[in-house]
Amino acid sequence: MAANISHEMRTHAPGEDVLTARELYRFYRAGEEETLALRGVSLRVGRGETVAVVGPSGSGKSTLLACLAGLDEPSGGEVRVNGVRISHRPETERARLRARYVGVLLQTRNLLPHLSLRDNIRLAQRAKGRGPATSPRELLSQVGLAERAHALPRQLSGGELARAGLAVALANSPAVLLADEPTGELDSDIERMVLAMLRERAADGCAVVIVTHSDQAVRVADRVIALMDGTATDASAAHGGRLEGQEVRDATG
Ligand SMILES: Nc1ncnc2c1ncn2[C@@H]1O[C@H](COP(=O)(O)OP(=O)(O)OP(=O)(O)O)[C@@H](O)[C@H]1O
Repeated sequence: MAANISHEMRTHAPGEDVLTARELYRFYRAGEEETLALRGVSLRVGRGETVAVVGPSGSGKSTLLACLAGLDEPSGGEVRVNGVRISHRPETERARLRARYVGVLLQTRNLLPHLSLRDNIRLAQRAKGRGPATSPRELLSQVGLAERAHALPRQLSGGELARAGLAVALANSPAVLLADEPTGELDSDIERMVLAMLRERAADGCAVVIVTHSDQAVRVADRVIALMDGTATDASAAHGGRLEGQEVRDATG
Protein backbone atom coordinates (compact mmCIF):
# COMPACT_ATOMS: atom_id res chain seq x y z
CA MET A 1 0.00 0.00 0.00
CA ALA A 2 1.86 3.00 -1.33
CA ALA A 3 -0.07 5.45 0.85
CA ASN A 4 1.10 3.75 4.04
CA ILE A 5 4.66 3.62 2.84
CA SER A 6 4.87 7.30 1.91
CA HIS A 7 3.11 8.21 5.14
CA GLU A 8 5.94 6.49 7.02
CA MET A 9 8.74 8.09 5.01
CA ARG A 10 11.07 10.48 6.78
CA THR A 11 13.89 12.74 5.77
CA HIS A 12 17.15 11.94 7.50
CA ALA A 13 19.88 14.33 8.54
CA PRO A 14 23.47 13.37 7.67
CA GLY A 15 24.75 10.61 9.93
CA GLU A 16 21.30 9.69 11.10
CA ASP A 17 20.47 6.00 11.22
CA VAL A 18 19.04 4.79 7.93
CA LEU A 19 19.03 1.11 8.80
CA THR A 20 17.76 -0.11 12.14
CA ALA A 21 17.12 -3.64 13.32
CA ARG A 22 15.53 -4.16 16.71
CA GLU A 23 15.64 -7.45 18.60
CA LEU A 24 15.68 -9.73 15.56
CA TYR A 25 14.92 -13.39 16.07
CA ARG A 26 14.86 -16.00 13.29
CA PHE A 27 13.68 -19.46 14.10
CA TYR A 28 13.97 -22.31 11.57
CA ARG A 29 12.28 -25.68 11.81
CA ALA A 30 13.37 -28.42 9.39
CA GLY A 31 11.66 -31.70 10.30
CA GLU A 32 12.61 -32.50 13.88
CA GLU A 33 15.42 -29.99 13.86
CA GLU A 34 14.95 -26.49 15.26
CA THR A 35 17.50 -23.70 14.94
CA LEU A 36 17.44 -20.25 16.42
CA ALA A 37 19.65 -18.51 13.86
CA LEU A 38 19.21 -14.99 15.30
CA ARG A 39 18.73 -14.41 19.02
CA GLY A 40 17.75 -10.80 19.58
CA VAL A 41 20.12 -8.97 17.22
CA SER A 42 19.86 -5.19 17.24
CA LEU A 43 21.79 -2.95 14.91
CA ARG A 44 21.86 0.66 13.74
CA VAL A 45 23.73 1.90 10.70
CA GLY A 46 23.99 5.60 9.98
CA ARG A 47 24.08 7.45 6.71
CA GLY A 48 27.59 7.22 5.32
CA GLU A 49 28.62 4.46 7.68
CA THR A 50 30.21 1.12 6.73
CA VAL A 51 29.68 -1.84 9.05
CA ALA A 52 31.39 -5.21 8.62
CA VAL A 53 29.63 -8.29 9.98
CA VAL A 54 31.96 -11.15 10.81
CA GLY A 55 31.52 -14.52 12.47
CA PRO A 56 32.10 -18.23 11.99
CA SER A 57 30.12 -20.35 9.57
CA GLY A 58 26.59 -20.89 10.85
CA SER A 59 26.66 -17.88 13.19
CA GLY A 60 23.72 -16.23 11.39
CA LYS A 61 25.39 -13.70 9.07
CA SER A 62 23.44 -14.54 5.89
CA THR A 63 20.21 -14.86 7.87
CA LEU A 64 20.77 -11.39 9.31
CA LEU A 65 21.51 -9.90 5.89
CA ALA A 66 18.41 -11.53 4.38
CA CYS A 67 16.24 -10.12 7.18
CA LEU A 68 17.78 -6.65 6.78
CA ALA A 69 17.07 -6.79 3.04
CA GLY A 70 13.48 -7.92 3.49
CA LEU A 71 14.32 -11.10 1.57
CA ASP A 72 13.46 -13.08 4.68
CA GLU A 73 11.04 -12.35 7.51
CA PRO A 74 12.36 -12.36 11.07
CA SER A 75 10.31 -14.48 13.48
CA GLY A 76 10.45 -11.55 15.91
CA GLY A 77 11.73 -7.98 15.97
CA GLU A 78 11.64 -5.27 13.35
CA VAL A 79 13.73 -3.84 10.50
CA ARG A 80 13.42 -0.26 9.28
CA VAL A 81 15.06 1.25 6.23
CA ASN A 82 15.01 5.03 5.80
CA GLY A 83 12.48 5.11 8.61
CA VAL A 84 10.11 2.70 6.88
CA ARG A 85 9.36 -0.70 8.38
CA ILE A 86 10.35 -3.35 5.83
CA SER A 87 9.72 -6.42 8.01
CA HIS A 88 6.31 -8.02 8.62
CA ARG A 89 4.83 -7.02 5.34
CA PRO A 90 3.63 -9.10 2.40
CA GLU A 91 6.47 -10.17 0.12
CA THR A 92 5.37 -7.87 -2.72
CA GLU A 93 5.57 -4.82 -0.44
CA ARG A 94 8.94 -5.87 0.87
CA ALA A 95 10.15 -6.24 -2.71
CA ARG A 96 8.88 -2.77 -3.57
CA LEU A 97 10.58 -1.18 -0.57
CA ARG A 98 13.75 -3.07 -1.37
CA ALA A 99 13.67 -1.84 -4.97
CA ARG A 100 13.30 1.72 -3.71
CA TYR A 101 15.80 1.86 -0.86
CA VAL A 102 18.08 -1.17 -0.76
CA GLY A 103 20.90 -2.52 -2.91
CA VAL A 104 21.62 -6.19 -2.31
CA LEU A 105 24.78 -7.91 -3.45
CA LEU A 106 24.49 -11.66 -3.02
CA GLN A 107 27.43 -12.84 -5.11
CA THR A 108 25.86 -13.92 -8.44
CA ARG A 109 22.31 -14.18 -7.16
CA ASN A 110 21.24 -10.63 -7.93
CA LEU A 111 21.74 -11.16 -11.69
CA LEU A 112 18.98 -12.61 -13.83
CA PRO A 113 20.64 -15.23 -16.06
CA HIS A 114 18.66 -14.56 -19.25
CA LEU A 115 19.26 -10.79 -19.27
CA SER A 116 22.35 -8.94 -20.43
CA LEU A 117 24.23 -6.85 -17.86
CA ARG A 118 22.70 -3.68 -19.29
CA ASP A 119 19.18 -5.12 -19.03
CA ASN A 120 19.80 -6.41 -15.49
CA ILE A 121 20.67 -2.84 -14.51
CA ARG A 122 17.68 -1.38 -16.38
CA LEU A 123 15.36 -3.82 -14.65
CA ALA A 124 16.64 -2.77 -11.19
CA GLN A 125 16.13 0.86 -12.16
CA ARG A 126 12.63 0.27 -13.48
CA ALA A 127 11.73 -1.58 -10.26
CA LYS A 128 12.72 1.49 -8.26
CA GLY A 129 10.22 3.45 -10.30
CA ARG A 130 11.35 7.03 -9.79
CA GLY A 131 14.25 9.30 -8.99
CA PRO A 132 17.44 10.03 -10.89
CA ALA A 133 19.39 7.04 -12.10
CA THR A 134 22.97 6.60 -13.21
CA SER A 135 23.00 5.22 -16.75
CA PRO A 136 23.79 1.51 -17.21
CA ARG A 137 26.78 2.53 -19.33
CA GLU A 138 28.16 4.71 -16.51
CA LEU A 139 27.58 2.03 -13.86
CA LEU A 140 29.28 -0.63 -15.97
CA SER A 141 32.16 1.66 -16.69
CA GLN A 142 32.56 2.36 -12.93
CA VAL A 143 33.11 -1.37 -12.35
CA GLY A 144 35.37 -1.76 -15.40
CA LEU A 145 32.80 -3.63 -17.51
CA ALA A 146 31.95 -0.98 -20.11
CA GLU A 147 32.73 -3.44 -22.90
CA ARG A 148 30.50 -6.20 -21.49
CA ALA A 149 27.11 -4.43 -21.48
CA HIS A 150 25.57 -7.02 -23.79
CA ALA A 151 27.09 -10.10 -22.14
CA LEU A 152 24.94 -12.59 -20.26
CA PRO A 153 25.98 -13.46 -16.68
CA ARG A 154 27.10 -16.97 -17.73
CA GLN A 155 29.59 -15.43 -20.14
CA LEU A 156 31.48 -13.67 -17.34
CA SER A 157 34.41 -14.74 -15.19
CA GLY A 158 34.05 -14.89 -11.40
CA GLY A 159 35.65 -11.47 -10.93
CA GLU A 160 33.49 -9.95 -13.67
CA LEU A 161 30.37 -11.48 -12.12
CA ALA A 162 31.17 -9.94 -8.76
CA ARG A 163 31.62 -6.51 -10.35
CA ALA A 164 28.46 -6.89 -12.46
CA GLY A 165 26.56 -7.85 -9.29
CA LEU A 166 27.83 -4.66 -7.67
CA ALA A 167 26.70 -2.55 -10.64
CA VAL A 168 23.20 -4.06 -10.34
CA ALA A 169 23.15 -3.58 -6.55
CA LEU A 170 23.97 0.11 -7.07
CA ALA A 171 21.56 0.59 -9.98
CA ASN A 172 18.75 1.97 -7.80
CA SER A 173 21.08 4.45 -5.98
CA PRO A 174 20.22 2.73 -2.70
CA ALA A 175 20.07 4.37 0.73
CA VAL A 176 21.30 1.06 2.17
CA LEU A 177 23.70 -1.37 0.51
CA LEU A 178 23.87 -4.92 1.87
CA ALA A 179 26.65 -7.14 0.57
CA ASP A 180 27.19 -10.81 1.37
CA GLU A 181 30.86 -11.73 0.85
CA PRO A 182 31.26 -9.16 -1.95
CA THR A 183 34.95 -9.96 -2.33
CA GLY A 184 34.77 -13.68 -1.57
CA GLU A 185 36.70 -15.13 -4.50
CA LEU A 186 38.30 -12.05 -5.98
CA ASP A 187 41.96 -11.42 -6.48
CA SER A 188 43.31 -8.62 -4.36
CA ASP A 189 43.27 -5.92 -7.08
CA ILE A 190 39.60 -6.47 -7.83
CA GLU A 191 38.85 -6.78 -4.13
CA ARG A 192 40.43 -3.35 -3.62
CA MET A 193 38.36 -1.93 -6.48
CA VAL A 194 35.09 -3.35 -5.10
CA LEU A 195 35.88 -2.10 -1.58
CA ALA A 196 36.81 1.33 -2.94
CA MET A 197 33.43 1.50 -4.67
CA LEU A 198 31.62 0.52 -1.48
CA ARG A 199 33.52 3.25 0.39
CA GLU A 200 32.63 5.77 -2.32
CA ARG A 201 28.97 4.94 -1.91
CA ALA A 202 29.31 5.37 1.83
CA ALA A 203 30.98 8.75 1.24
CA ASP A 204 27.93 9.67 -0.85
CA GLY A 205 25.74 8.92 2.19
CA CYS A 206 24.81 5.28 1.67
CA ALA A 207 24.69 3.01 4.76
CA VAL A 208 26.79 -0.05 3.88
CA VAL A 209 26.75 -3.47 5.57
CA ILE A 210 29.30 -6.04 4.44
CA VAL A 211 29.20 -9.67 5.57
CA THR A 212 32.76 -10.78 5.15
CA HIS A 213 35.66 -13.01 6.08
CA SER A 214 38.13 -10.65 4.43
CA ASP A 215 40.63 -8.69 6.52
CA GLN A 216 40.76 -6.04 3.79
CA ALA A 217 36.99 -5.56 3.98
CA VAL A 218 37.10 -5.38 7.77
CA ARG A 219 39.78 -2.70 7.54
CA VAL A 220 37.60 -0.37 5.45
CA ALA A 221 34.71 -0.62 7.92
CA ASP A 222 33.87 2.05 10.50
CA ARG A 223 32.53 -0.62 12.84
CA VAL A 224 32.74 -4.39 13.10
CA ILE A 225 29.95 -6.52 14.48
CA ALA A 226 30.73 -10.10 15.42
CA LEU A 227 27.99 -12.70 15.29
CA MET A 228 28.28 -15.85 17.38
CA ASP A 229 25.45 -18.35 17.61
CA GLY A 230 22.96 -15.72 16.50
CA THR A 231 24.07 -13.08 19.01
CA ALA A 232 25.79 -9.83 18.01
CA THR A 233 28.54 -7.94 19.82
CA ASP A 234 30.49 -4.88 18.75
CA ALA A 235 33.97 -6.13 17.87
CA SER A 236 35.33 -2.80 16.62
CA ALA A 237 37.82 -2.51 19.45
CA ALA A 238 39.30 -5.89 18.51
CA HIS A 239 40.16 -4.61 15.02
CA GLY A 240 42.76 -2.00 14.08
CA GLY A 241 43.12 0.29 11.06
CA ARG A 242 40.34 2.77 10.43
CA LEU A 243 38.60 1.74 13.60
CA GLU A 244 41.22 3.06 15.98
CA GLY A 245 40.15 6.15 17.85
CA GLN A 246 36.67 6.10 16.34
CA GLU A 247 33.57 6.11 18.41
CA VAL A 248 32.49 2.55 19.08
CA ARG A 249 28.75 2.29 19.08
CA ASP A 250 26.95 -0.43 20.89
CA ALA A 251 26.06 -3.22 18.44
CA THR A 252 22.94 -3.83 20.41
CA GLY A 253 21.77 -0.28 19.73
N1 LIG B 1 16.50 -22.32 5.46
C1 LIG B 1 17.03 -22.81 6.59
N2 LIG B 1 16.43 -23.84 7.24
C2 LIG B 1 16.93 -24.33 8.40
N3 LIG B 1 18.05 -23.84 8.99
C3 LIG B 1 18.70 -22.83 8.39
C4 LIG B 1 18.22 -22.26 7.16
N4 LIG B 1 19.06 -21.26 6.80
C5 LIG B 1 20.02 -21.21 7.75
N5 LIG B 1 19.80 -22.14 8.69
C6 LIG B 1 20.60 -22.36 9.90
O1 LIG B 1 20.72 -21.12 10.59
C7 LIG B 1 22.02 -20.97 11.13
C8 LIG B 1 22.64 -19.69 10.58
O2 LIG B 1 22.86 -19.86 9.17
P1 LIG B 1 23.48 -18.71 8.26
O3 LIG B 1 23.51 -19.21 6.85
O4 LIG B 1 22.79 -17.44 8.54
O5 LIG B 1 24.98 -18.63 8.83
P2 LIG B 1 26.27 -17.89 8.23
O6 LIG B 1 26.94 -17.24 9.38
O7 LIG B 1 25.85 -17.01 7.10
O8 LIG B 1 27.12 -19.11 7.69
P3 LIG B 1 28.20 -19.15 6.45
O9 LIG B 1 29.34 -18.24 6.85
O10 LIG B 1 28.59 -20.59 6.40
O11 LIG B 1 27.47 -18.69 5.22
C9 LIG B 1 22.79 -22.23 10.75
O12 LIG B 1 22.72 -23.13 11.86
C10 LIG B 1 22.04 -22.78 9.56
O13 LIG B 1 22.16 -24.19 9.49
